[in-house]
Amino acid sequence: MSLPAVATAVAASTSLSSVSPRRSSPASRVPAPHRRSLHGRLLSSSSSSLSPLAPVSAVASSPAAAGEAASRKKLIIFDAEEELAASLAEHTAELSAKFAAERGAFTVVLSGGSLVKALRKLAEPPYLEAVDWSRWHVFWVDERVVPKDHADSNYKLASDEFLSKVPIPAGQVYAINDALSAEGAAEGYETRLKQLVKDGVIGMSPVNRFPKFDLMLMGMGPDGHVASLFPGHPVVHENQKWVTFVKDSPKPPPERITFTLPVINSSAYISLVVTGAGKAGAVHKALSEEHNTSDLLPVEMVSLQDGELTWFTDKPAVSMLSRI
Ligand SMILES: O=C(O)[C@H](O)[C@@H](O)[C@H](O)[C@H](O)COP(=O)(O)O
Repeated sequence: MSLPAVATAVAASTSLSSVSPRRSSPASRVPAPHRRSLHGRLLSSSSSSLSPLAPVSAVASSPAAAGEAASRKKLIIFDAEEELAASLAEHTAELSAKFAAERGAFTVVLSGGSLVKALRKLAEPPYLEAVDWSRWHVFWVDERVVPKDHADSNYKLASDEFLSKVPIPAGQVYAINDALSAEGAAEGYETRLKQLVKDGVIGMSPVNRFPKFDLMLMGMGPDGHVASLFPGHPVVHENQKWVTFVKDSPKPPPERITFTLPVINSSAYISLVVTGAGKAGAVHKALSEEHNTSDLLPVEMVSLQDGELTWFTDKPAVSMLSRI
């Protein structure tokens, strides 16, 4: 199926946040012809639980304006990975312009995995020229505790595939200290974040005093893990630290550092990029109406206090959802 350039957008009728046309950030530096509507099928909800099984009935807007409170969730389903990558680039560029105008800085957090390849269009025209890369500050939501030039390093992956292609000042790319143990690297990264909050580079959630990153770009594993928060692992319940570590990750390599859930949930925006049939079971569990609270996947625990979570998916990933 090929969808029109203007997205077919549907929203859960009981929890529709808005039916106004999509607004672009007034501060956007992206040339107008490139400010297209999001491709794909969009389901939007302002409630705390996204409900794709609810009746759908209205055309919904895309990202809300600055300052709009409350948690919003959206699900966009793309026909093709090219469309997903184009939409992800557009959404990210608009947020870059918004936060650069509002705060003079744009704090972006990356995961590893397939997410990084999905960012490739940001390093191409028009975004390569239009985005104000000097405002970007780049962090990792999780990192493997390996040398920075190791094939398993998330820093290396992002550098090779994305960061080396865009002019972000080197001093604004915050890798972990790869000379330290997992404990030391996690502690060191948290100390660095605290300093950057003091310096005003990273925002602070007024609600819980956790750091408030502008945008987290993350993938999800087939088991429903996000960052290096794996199902059943005790670090999923860490609620004091900003950054912690695991030494027994079920996904290799075993030693990793990871942001904790309160930090993830304090973000202003999250783009969760989830594609492929291998993720369908976890997507179904995360987006179905029934949530067994004793058995939540880490991805089900991603719940923004005051922000917008957008799922960028494809049809195989949502193939187990029955009514969308
Ligand atoms: O370092 C990591 O392993 C990641 O940060 C991890 O959380 C990843 O994002 C997911 O496993 C999804 O990866 P894929 O998109 O490649 O499946």
